Amino acid sequence: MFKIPFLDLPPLRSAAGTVRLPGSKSISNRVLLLAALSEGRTVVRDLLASDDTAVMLDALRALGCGVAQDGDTVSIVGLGGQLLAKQAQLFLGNAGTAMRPLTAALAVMAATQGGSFEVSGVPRMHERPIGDLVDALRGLGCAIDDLGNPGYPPLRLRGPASLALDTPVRVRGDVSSQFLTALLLALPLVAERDIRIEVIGELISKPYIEITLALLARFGIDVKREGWSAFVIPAGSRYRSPGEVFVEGDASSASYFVGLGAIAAADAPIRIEGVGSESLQGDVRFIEAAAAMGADVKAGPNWLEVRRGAWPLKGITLDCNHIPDAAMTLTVMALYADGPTTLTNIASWRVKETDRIAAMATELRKLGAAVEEGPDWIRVQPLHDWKAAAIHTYDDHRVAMCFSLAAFNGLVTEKAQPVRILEPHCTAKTFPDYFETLFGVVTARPDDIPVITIDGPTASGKGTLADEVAKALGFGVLDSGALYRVTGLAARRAGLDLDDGTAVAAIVPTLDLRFADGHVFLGQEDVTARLRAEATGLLASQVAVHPAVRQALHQWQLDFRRLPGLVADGRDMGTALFPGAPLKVFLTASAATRAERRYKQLISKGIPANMESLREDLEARDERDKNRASSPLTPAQDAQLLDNSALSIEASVDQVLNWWQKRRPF
Ligand SMILES: Nc1ncnc2c1ncn2[C@@H]1O[C@H](COP(=O)(O)OP(=O)(O)O)[C@@H](O)[C@H]1O
Ligand SMILES: Nc1ccn([C@H]2C[C@H](O)[C@@H](COP(=O)(O)OP(=O)(O)O)O2)c(=O)n1
Repeated sequence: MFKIPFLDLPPLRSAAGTVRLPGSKSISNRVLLLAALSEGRTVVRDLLASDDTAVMLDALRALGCGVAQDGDTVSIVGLGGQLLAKQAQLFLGNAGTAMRPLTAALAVMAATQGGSFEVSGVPRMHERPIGDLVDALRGLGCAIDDLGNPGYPPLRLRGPASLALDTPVRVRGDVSSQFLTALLLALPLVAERDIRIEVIGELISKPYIEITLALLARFGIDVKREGWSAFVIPAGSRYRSPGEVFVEGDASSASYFVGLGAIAAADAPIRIEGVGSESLQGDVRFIEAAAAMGADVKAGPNWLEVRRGAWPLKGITLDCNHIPDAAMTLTVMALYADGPTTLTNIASWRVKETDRIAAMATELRKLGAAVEEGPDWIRVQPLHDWKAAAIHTYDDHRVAMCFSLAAFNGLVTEKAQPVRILEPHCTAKTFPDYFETLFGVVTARPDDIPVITIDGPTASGKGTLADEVAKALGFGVLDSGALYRVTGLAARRAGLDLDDGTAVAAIVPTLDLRFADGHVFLGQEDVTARLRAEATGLLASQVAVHPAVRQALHQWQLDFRRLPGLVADGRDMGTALFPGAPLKVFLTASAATRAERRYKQLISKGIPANMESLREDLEARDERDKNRASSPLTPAQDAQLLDNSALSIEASVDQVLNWWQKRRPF
């Protein structure tokens, strides 16, 4: 996950390959609650690991359920409908799929068994309406206190209270279908007689109710349905664990990759595993909308394959009531269409993680798009004159994921623009590794992938600076010195003459080098400490003088230029490897300062060192690196010089990030 303030997407050009989707949020949280209400153990496999499931799991633990987690498998020992804890304060973040059903379940259990439970969330959760559900529960006899604004969380659910189950429970269905879902999940706990639920107003997001009904059936509850206006939970209903449940991939998350295929999979398809024609989730019908816009979609039982069909895409007008979440993706696809796209019947967007109609309209306009909006509709015109924009994401995972598709603007305009996604970690709600997954199946032109080069003499702080700058920007790192070091080490171990450039170069293709979690492996051996030893630095400097060795390492280094960007640390990154890099830094510090830094660094690692000989060594190394004929250590003409003798690490990092920001169009 990119836990950084912003992530810059360079212009992207094509897409192909396979993605495996994380588990469905809607199914995950429903299954967790059903398992918690059932008797016995339920093993839930392929569970989504996200903020919303984490708060649900915390809540279940607080209520006394046995929860054991092993990767994406969670085993829940349910309550069997009996409250173990009679009091709890549950923080439910911004998870509507936890807040609504837990409110209903705890309200009816507190009523019948006694207890007091408080449910709260983040500030935005306290702005998301729950009044219609509270009204329905109060109508039933539940005791519910508003702890904030009436009609919104936080709430206290109290008992005992007597429930009137002989009259129908009435609930509005036209604001959020989660209110009905919440009642359907809670009322089997008290179904001593048939309980009838009547829906007031037109029920929205019906497919989500289908998921609820299908999962209820898996847990032993057979709800009778009268169209979409009344539901009857039969007398004697009782939750029974099915033992094991597999969570489908998230169909709403699939929409970004379906959109991706429609826009950018011109040669080979994007294959999406985890959802397909047999999915429970209504959002899988997003593929029909994408097909209407021109996508070429094939569906198997649990997979989809999408490639570009019509291009440009076709503008459509669509009632999106059945795919409220996935439909957001259409608004960004609409930028690539041949005419306007109008989405209607999307009033529910206004009460989601943020006001999604306003959010999409505002951010699409930043890209230059013409957008109109109404209370329950949005119209987006195709875009030709794209602007580089920093997209605000409103702590809404879907806004962040949708706008990644804007990075393909280079397919429809000469002047391709990068897209900045602010607070990209908001995808943690449903798809923590969304951007990593995206980068795994898209390509950019190498020249479009930003590189910051940091060259300079030994112990000037290049590695430290490169790591910190890369961390701040979400970029990868090339520690080119490590490649020379490993070459020197392997050559010495092989007993080669280090002055024989051809022989040393020949060893390079045989090196099985791997970087993992700050460690470097040569074959199976962890050579991290060995590589950093001063002696190895000298070996590196010796083999680095040979043009044949430099040539042998050339392509290997270029291959580090990967999405979303690279910070390259070495001696000739700005002069020989990445001469077109948009930012080149030449980092220096006085020899005395560098010797002292290296001394402290070695001592802190428990490696004995002597300041005088360190200084002599580093000056000798500087001489050799500066004076060799092939790619000598020298600043690129357009490099920014940074002498950090008197600068802290933080100040050096800030300086480089400032230079970088000045070169960005945002
Ligand atoms: N600006 C700085 N001020 C003080 N110490 C620094 C600074 N930059 C780096 N260091 C320290 O100097 C040592 C050498 O830095 P390193 O990044 O390994 O240098 P290089 O990669 O250029 O050889 C490290 O212990 C590091 O923490
Ligand atoms: N791009 C590079 C990187 C390193 N080298 C050579 C020259 C250096 O003295 C050695 C070791 O480099 P490294 O960056 O690991 O060394 P320091 O951390 O700066 O001490 O490798 C090079 O010639 N070109």
